Order: sequence, then structure tokens, then C-alpha cells
Amino acid sequence: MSTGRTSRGVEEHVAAVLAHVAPLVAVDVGLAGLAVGEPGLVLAGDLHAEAAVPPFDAAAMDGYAVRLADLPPDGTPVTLPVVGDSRPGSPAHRCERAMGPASAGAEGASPAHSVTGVVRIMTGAPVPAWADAVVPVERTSTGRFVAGSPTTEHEVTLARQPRAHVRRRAEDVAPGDLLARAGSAVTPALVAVAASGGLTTLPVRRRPRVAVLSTGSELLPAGAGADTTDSGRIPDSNSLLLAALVRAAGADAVRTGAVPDDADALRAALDHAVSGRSAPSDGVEGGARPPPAAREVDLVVTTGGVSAGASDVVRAVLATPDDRLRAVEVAAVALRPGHPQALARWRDVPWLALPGNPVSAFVSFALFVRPAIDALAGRAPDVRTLRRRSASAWSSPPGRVHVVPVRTLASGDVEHVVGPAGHASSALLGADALAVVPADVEKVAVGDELDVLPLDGVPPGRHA
Ligand SMILES: Nc1nc2c(c(=O)[nH]1)N[C@H]1C(S)=C(S)[C@@H](COP(=O)(O)OP(=O)(O)OC[C@H]3O[C@@H](n4cnc5c(N)ncnc54)[C@H](O)[C@@H]3O)O[C@H]1N2
Ligand code: MOO
Repeated sequence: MSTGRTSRGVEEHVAAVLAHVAPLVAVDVGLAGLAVGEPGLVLAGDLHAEAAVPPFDAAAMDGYAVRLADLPPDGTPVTLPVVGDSRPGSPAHRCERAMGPASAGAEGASPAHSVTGVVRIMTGAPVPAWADAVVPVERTSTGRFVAGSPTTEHEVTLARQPRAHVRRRAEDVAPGDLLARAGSAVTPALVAVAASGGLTTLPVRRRPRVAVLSTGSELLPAGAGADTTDSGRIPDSNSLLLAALVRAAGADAVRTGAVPDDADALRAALDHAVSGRSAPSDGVEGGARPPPAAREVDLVVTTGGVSAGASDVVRAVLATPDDRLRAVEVAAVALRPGHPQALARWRDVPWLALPGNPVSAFVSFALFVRPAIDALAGRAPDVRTLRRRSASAWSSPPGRVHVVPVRTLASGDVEHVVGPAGHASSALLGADALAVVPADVEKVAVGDELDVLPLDGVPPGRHA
């Protein structure tokens, strides 16, 4: 009997998912806004510096700017007049003009060097064009400068030092240098380096926004406790699971409470979800921000109701023509867990329908939803799998990619996390990664190399 499903491999289903998502529109945001705004933005274009860092030769120490030619190479101290001051934001131009040799670079119009002397200079201040080193104050007869007091010494005894203590113009960043590529995360360091490099705005994409909803008449509201009677009802855990996974993947989640196995109720819930409003009892589970006005949703993720049961409500909605519904694909993916999958567009928003078993939903997120979020965010294609040696042996189902929760040991090898049964969500508690065993592998032996997907937000070895 036909199940109405298309059989396909994991790669094929990933490609089908990615065909529905494109990077969100890029906007230019001021650096100050980025520093205090929402986290998790992604750069929408390559970023090049406009200005040099440092923008001029700068003192790396408080001390005296000297011309090495004035100091004996053998390190014998000399006493020289102090002819000026260079402070951060207040360079010693006057003295530079008085002292600059005919060859002095930017100040090249200066008269020939006429005075032998030094300039008192503070860390970060421009080094006069004629000077080529800074001698730290503690290495001189002055000993130290007193903060806040006027400096009055007229001469200083100092000697040549092994290091110049000058940060050369552009030694950190030169104008035109590539600071970061499109798809990089907008990190605190990137905001700072961009500011230093003379930029005022960054082209960014906002965090994708993902609506999450659970289906199943057996579901009690998430987080409201369990039912100890024999009602056959269980707490909805998937909507919390997926909302947290969405957030760990760098997107915002709008979670909607569980929807019963009723096609009209699901259609109404989908309408509500794509409007960007969360259910009254739920919240926007992304960055801290005021209660949401309706905002665009970029993706809808549902769990449950996607297999072959009589009450499988997602299948029922997908099978019934509706103006709001397009591009339906119901798939039997060669994967365990995560075999039944579907995708479609609801009011033109891409909709990924994952199976209801919590471990299947978890695996489906890692394999299908995470790449979709990355694509929406415009994140650089991220080869996230690592090669790790297996510390355990197990059998894998023939003809299906087998995804196995593993934990990383101190050696770097990974160990199968054993749960009481294949679908035990408690096994996920001990995992920091998922091993992805190819469909043609039926036995994993100790020492075999595996492809391993690290889990967002779970540091490797956390559970070792
Ligand atoms: N005759 C067949 N039966 C099943 C097949 C099949 O091919 N033929 N596939 C099996 C596989 S594999 C999976 S996976 C499940 C997926 O089924 P559904 O997507 O329809 O999921 P449900 O039936 O709604 O739920 C499955 C299981 O998970 C529990 N669940 C569902 N939602 C939640 C939630 N939000 N929080 C916690 N737990 C949830 C639900 O109570 C069920 O126990 O189908 C097999 N059957
Ligand atoms: O394929 Mo189902 O997702 O094994 O549990």
C-alpha cells in the first residue's frame, strides 16, 4: 500500500529544505546600535577597513621620544634637553617643526634638524616624525611621571634600549584590509575593530525568526507539569526543545502552545504562527526585547502528526488542497531517527514538519532545521562535522543514516550514549554531539572514524 511519501536520502532532503530558504534582506546598522542591539547578527558583506590602525606612529610606553642617532649605540647614557610634549590627542607638532630633519616624512616641509633633544611622550600619543624610539620613563633619570602634575624637567638622562616601543602606523590594520568575510558573526571584537578601522556602519542580516508549534491531542501545555491520572496525556516537551535549539542556533523562536489533532485547529494555529504573534501563554524566546508586536516569521517548524497514523493531523492538512498551502513534499527519509518528514509553504512561509518523537525531532533539527536557519542568516557554509574516533561499538540499521547521541571523552574519542531505548530523550542529556553514521555502514567498531556534529551550546566533554 502506498504511504504517499517520497523516499529520499538525507542529502536530498537537506537540498529540498534549502531550496525553500534564502538569506534575509541586508540592512546597514550603525556601530553604536550594534553594540547595544540584539546579539547574533551576521555580516551581509565582506568588510574592509577604511582607516589605518594605528592611524599614526604611536608611543607604546610613557617616556621620551628620541632619535636613535642621538644615543650612543653602546648604551652609554646621555643627557638631553626636553624640548616638548606629545600627549594623546595633542601631538608635538611645534617641536616636530623645530626639530624635524629635512627628510622627515609627513612633516617633510620642516626645517633641517637643528636641536638635539627629546620629547616627553605618553602612551598612545603620536611619535614625532624625526623620532624613532621611545625610552620608558622608568628607564630614565626622571623615574616616573606624576599623574595630574605638570611635568617640569628640562633635561633627562637616558640610554638606548633594546626595543623601540613604537606602534607603527597601520601595523595592526592597513586601509583596505579584509576584516571579516560575509557570513561571519558580528562579534564584540568585530564591532570594535570596525570602529578602529574607521567604519561607521556594518551591513548585517537580522536574526531569523522561527515559529515553533507542537501537534498532538495527547499534549499538555509545556512546563505545566504532568498528569498523574490515566488520561493518556503527556507534557509537550518538543516546543520547548525546539525553541531552545532555535535560540542556540542564533535565531529567535516564537513558540505556540500544543495544537490538538484537528485539521482546522492546526490551520488556524499556522495562520497565527506565520503572523509572528506568539500564543497568549507563550513568549518570544529570543534576545530580551519588549513583548512582540507582530513581526515577520521566516520559518515555521512543527512536530508530530507526520507519520501514518489515523490522527496524524499534519499529514491530513498537507493532503487537503488549501489556498494557503503550497509546495507540499512528504518524505520518507533514509534516516533513523527522523524517518518521516514533510515540508511545504504556508502563506508562503517555509514550513518544516518534523516527527513527534522527541529524539527524532532533536535529530531532525540538527540535520534539517539548523542548516535552514544558517541559510536564512546568510551564515558562511559551515562544515560543522568533526572527525572523531569511536570508543564504542554498535550496530546501525542497513540503508539508513543512523544518528547516535555521543559524548566526547578526555581523549577526544566519542562514546555512544546509551539510553534505555532508541527513542529515550534522557539519552540526549549525556550527549555533547551526534555521530552521523552513513547508510552503508552496519557496524561501528571501536577505533572507527566517525563524522560528528557538535551540539550548539553544549561544550565538548561537558558530560565526560
Ligand atoms: N505505521 C507507522 N507508524 C509509524 C511510522 C511509520 O512509518 N509507520 N513511523 C514511526 C516513526 S519512525 C516516528 S518518528 C513516529 C513519528 O510520528 P509522528 O510525527 O506522527 O509523531 P506523533 O505520532 O505525533 O508522536 C510520536 C511520539 O512522540 C510523542 N510526542 C509527539 N509530540 C510531542 C511533544 N510535543 N512533546 C513530547 N512528546 C511528543 C507522542 O506522544 C508519541 O509518543 O511515528 C512512528 N509511527
Ligand atoms: O524515524 Mo522515527 O523518527 O525513528 O523515530
